[in-house]
Amino acid sequence: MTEDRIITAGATREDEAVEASIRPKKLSEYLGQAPVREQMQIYIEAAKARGEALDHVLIFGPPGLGKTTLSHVIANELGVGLRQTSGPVIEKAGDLAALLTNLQPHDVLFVDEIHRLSPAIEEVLYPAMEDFQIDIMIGEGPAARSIKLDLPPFTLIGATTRAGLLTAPLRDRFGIVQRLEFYTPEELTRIVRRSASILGIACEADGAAEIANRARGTPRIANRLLRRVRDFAQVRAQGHIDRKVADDAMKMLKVDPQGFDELDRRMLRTIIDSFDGGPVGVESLAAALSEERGTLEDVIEPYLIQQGYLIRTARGRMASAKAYRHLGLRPKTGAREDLFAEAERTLPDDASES
Ligand SMILES: Nc1ncnc2c1ncn2[C@@H]1O[C@H](COP(=O)(O)OP(=O)(O)OP(=O)(O)O)[C@@H](O)[C@H]1O
Ligand SMILES: [Mg+2]
Repeated sequence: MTEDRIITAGATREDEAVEASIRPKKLSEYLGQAPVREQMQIYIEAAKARGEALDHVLIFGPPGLGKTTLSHVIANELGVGLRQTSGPVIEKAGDLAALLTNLQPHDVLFVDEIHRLSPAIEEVLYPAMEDFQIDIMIGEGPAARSIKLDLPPFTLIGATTRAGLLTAPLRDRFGIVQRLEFYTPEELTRIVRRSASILGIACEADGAAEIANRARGTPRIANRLLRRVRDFAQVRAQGHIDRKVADDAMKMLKVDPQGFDELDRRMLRTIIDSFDGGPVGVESLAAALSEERGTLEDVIEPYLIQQGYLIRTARGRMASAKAYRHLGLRPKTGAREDLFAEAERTLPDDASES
C-alpha cells in the first residue's frame, strides 16, 4: 500500500537510480539542517587536523531526510573510504569481524537501520567502538578459545529512523548524535532548484516553491514530485515548470496543498470518524487502517505531528482542531488546537505510548 504513495518517504527503485546523480557529495551541497552541518564541519576539521578517526556518529530522523546522504558526505569530507551495511544483514559475529578487519585506518563503517542489530552482534560492537578491538571465538566445545584482534581506528556511523529503538549501551557509545529535522519550504525550494539544474529541468522559482510546499518537509519526496511534475510539464507545457503547471500536476496526482495524500487523510478521518477524534492507541489505529504499526510511527505520523494535525498523548493519538478543519469538518467540542501539541512534540522520541 505505502509503496504506491507518490509521497511515501521510503525509497523506491526509481528514487535510488536518480538519487545517485543528485545526492549531495559535499557538506556545502547538503542544504538545510544548518546546526547539523555546522557541527559536523567543526568535528570533521578537528579530526583531520589531529590525524585521528572521527568520533562515532549516530544519525536519526524520519525516512528520506538525508541520513544515508550525510554519512557519505562525512566520509567524503574526511577523505576516507566508506563501507556500507545494515543491521538486519549482519547475522553472525564473523560477518561483522570480516567487515571491521577489512577497514583502512580512519575509514567509515556505515550501519543503516542500526536499531535492528541482534544483541549478540551488539556485544561484539561495544569493544570495537570503544577500544578498536574485538574478541572472537574460534573452534567449538572444549577446544574453543577466544582471540583478541586489533582493529584499525575507524568511525562507525549508525542511522536509524527512531533513536528510541536503540539500546542505551549502544547509544552511549556514540560521541556525536545528530537528529535530522523536517526541512522548511525554503530549504526544500533550494533542493528542488538544485536537482532541477542537475537533471536539466526548466523550473521557475515559483514552480519549485509549489513543489517544495507539498513535499512533507522531505527532500526525497521533493525530488520525486519534481520528476512527476516534469512528466506533466513535458506533455502539457513544453517541459517548462512554473507555479500553474506545478499546481495542475499536483491536482492530477491528488497531492493536496499540505502535501497530504489519501493515506494521511484516511488516518485523520479514521481517528475522527471511528474513534471520535481519539485518543486511540497506535495498535488499534494501525489495525483499523490495515497498516503496520511501524509504518504509521515512522512514515506517516511524524510529519502530521510536527505540523500539528495529530497529537501524541500518553493515551494515544488525537486529531487536533486543525485536522478537523483540514477535512472540512467542524472541530468537536474539546478538540485541542495544535498550539497545545508543543508539549508532546518536544517529548523524547520514545516517551509516548499506549
Ligand atoms: N540536505 C540535503 N540536501 C540536498 N538533498 C538532500 C539532502 N538530504 C537528502 N537529500 C536528497 O534526498 C534523497 C534521500 O536522502 P537519503 O537517502 O539520504 O535519506 P535517508 O534519511 O537515508 O532515508 P531512509 O530512512 O529511507 O534510508 C537523497 O538522494 C538526496 O538526493
Ligand atoms: Mg538511508
